[in-house]
Amino acid sequence: MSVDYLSIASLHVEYLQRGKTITALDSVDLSLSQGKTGVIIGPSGCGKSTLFNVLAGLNDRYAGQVLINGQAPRGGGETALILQEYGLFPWKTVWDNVILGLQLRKKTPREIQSQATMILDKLGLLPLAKRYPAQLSGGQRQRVAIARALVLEPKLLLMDEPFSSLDALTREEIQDFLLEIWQETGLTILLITHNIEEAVFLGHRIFVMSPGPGHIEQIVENEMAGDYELRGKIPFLEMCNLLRSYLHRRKKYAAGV
Ligand SMILES: Nc1ncnc2c1ncn2[C@@H]1O[C@H](COP(=O)(O)OP(=O)(O)OP(=O)(O)O)[C@@H](O)[C@H]1O
Repeated sequence: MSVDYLSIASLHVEYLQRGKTITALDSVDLSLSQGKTGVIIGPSGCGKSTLFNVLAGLNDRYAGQVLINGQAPRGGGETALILQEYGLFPWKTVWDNVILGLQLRKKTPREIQSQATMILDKLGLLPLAKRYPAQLSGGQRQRVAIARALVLEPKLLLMDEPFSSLDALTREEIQDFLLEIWQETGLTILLITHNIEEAVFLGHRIFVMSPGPGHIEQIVENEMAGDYELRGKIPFLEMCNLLRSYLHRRKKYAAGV
């Protein structure tokens, strides 16, 4: 029996803005087994980033239950967050960006040297270690962001639209790359995307979110996730169309059609 690594029940998050309460998330239930990939897809403003902030331990002002491996989110530790713009420090080299988290965890110089070398090597980044982020392509920058997260050996990887600024070809390469990492490490991954094909390629479980207030409208179980052979084939396209219909239906409701 698989145990839920990530378990969210009746999550409710509000913001207070100039004396007005904005409900960003309401009645959100979500679960993901250890070693599985989940994808969240939904329109702007449906609360995806709010949900990630809670999971990353950056916002503890919520109601409901949120458990990661049986514990409330604390930030750091077993959870790593990769943001849309990668969050790399432009004034630091690839190497210095990658070792930052290890330094913060007070690892010894020897541990830092060996762990960072291993991860950069694995991700094919060693030859780029002395470069600055501005001297890298978008795909390389994304790989550095992944290296920086993986060097801390997380159990849960949260990725907020990680590939949105990449061109289509690089995007597919990095999707493949992420899958390889997932297959190797058995990480639990939760990823936000606006891209339907990406959701079907990467998500064992796809959560379709809706705004007003943000909630999960539909959960799609997807056995095709991670199958390179199926990409672009008829069952894959059918799954994309199913997802598209859910997202479209939501738009129609919102417009009162
Ligand atoms: N700090 C804040 N103060 C007030 N309202 C906020 C705050 N952050 C988010 N909101 C509101 O909460 C709702 C959800 O926002 P959130 O950023 O989580 O959505 P999102 O789905 O990530 O959007 P996008 O896809 O555009 O990034 C929106 O209505 C937004 O305006």
